[in-house]
Amino acid sequence: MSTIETAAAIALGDIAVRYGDHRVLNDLSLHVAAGEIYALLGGNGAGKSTTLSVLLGFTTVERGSVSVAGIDPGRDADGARGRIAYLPENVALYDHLSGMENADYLLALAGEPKPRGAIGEAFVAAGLGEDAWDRRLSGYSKGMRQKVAIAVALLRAVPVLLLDEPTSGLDPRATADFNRLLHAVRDRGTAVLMVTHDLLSAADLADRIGYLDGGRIADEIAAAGPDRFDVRALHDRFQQRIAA
Ligand SMILES: Nc1ncnc2c1ncn2[C@@H]1O[C@H](COP(=O)(O)OP(=O)(O)OP(=O)(O)O)[C@@H](O)[C@H]1O
Repeated sequence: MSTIETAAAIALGDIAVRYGDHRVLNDLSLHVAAGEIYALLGGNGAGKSTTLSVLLGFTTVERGSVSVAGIDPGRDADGARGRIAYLPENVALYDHLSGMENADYLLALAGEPKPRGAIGEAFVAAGLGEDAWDRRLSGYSKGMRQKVAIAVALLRAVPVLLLDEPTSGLDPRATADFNRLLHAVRDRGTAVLMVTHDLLSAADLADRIGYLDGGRIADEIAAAGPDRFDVRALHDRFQQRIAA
C-alpha cells in the first residue's frame, strides 16, 4: 500500500456502482490525504455526486473498498457521517431561523453544541458580517448561506469536507472569500473533496484535479510549484477528453 493510501482520509479502492442496469462507477479509485484539496471534474452524469453519495453512505457499492477516516460508510453510515461535513450545492438551512440560530441548531444536531461566542468567531472567519447574524435566513444571499454552512463545518473540526458545486452562483468576491476559507480548512488538516464544473475555481483551490469519465478517474493532475495550474492547458486537456 502506498503512503498516500495509508494516510488518506478519503479512500475509494476500485469501487463499482450501478443503478439497475446502468453502471455509473467502474473501478473508481480515489484517495485524498489529510490537508489536501481534491477537485473532481467530469461531464454531466459522470458520477460525481454518486461518488459523494457513496462516501456519505447513501449509495452502496457493488464491489471495492470505501473508507472515510478509517470507517466504511457501507457498514457504519452514522459513524462515517459523523466525520464528514457536507455542503450540498444548495445548502439546506432554515429560512425562518437566523444565521446564528441555524448554526446553533445544526451543531446541536451533530451532537457538538457550541456557545454563541464560538459561533460568532467562526462567522467572522467565514466573512459573515455581524449585522447579519441575527437576521432571518430568508434575506440571505447564496454566498451568505454558504458562509453559515462553512462556519458550521469549521466548528465541527471533522477530518473530511465534501462539497458539491460550492462556487456555482457565487459572485467573484464571494468566490474569493470562499477560496480563502477553504484553504484555511485544508491547512488545518482536513481532507477536502470538491465536485465542480468550475475549472477556474478548481485551478485556484485544488492540490489535485481528477477528471471522472467512464466510471473512473480517467485523468489526474497535481499542482506543482508556485505557478499552480495553467487553466488554459487544463481546459484544452479536459476538452480533448470530452471530444474524444
Ligand atoms: N438514484 C438514482 N437512480 C437511478 N439513476 C441515478 C440515480 N442517481 C443518479 N443516477 C444516474 O447516474 C448517473 C450519474 O449521476 P450523478 O448525479 O452522480 O452524475 P454527476 O456527475 O454528479 O452529474 P452532474 O454533473 O449532472 O451533476 C446519471 O446518469 C444519473 O441519471
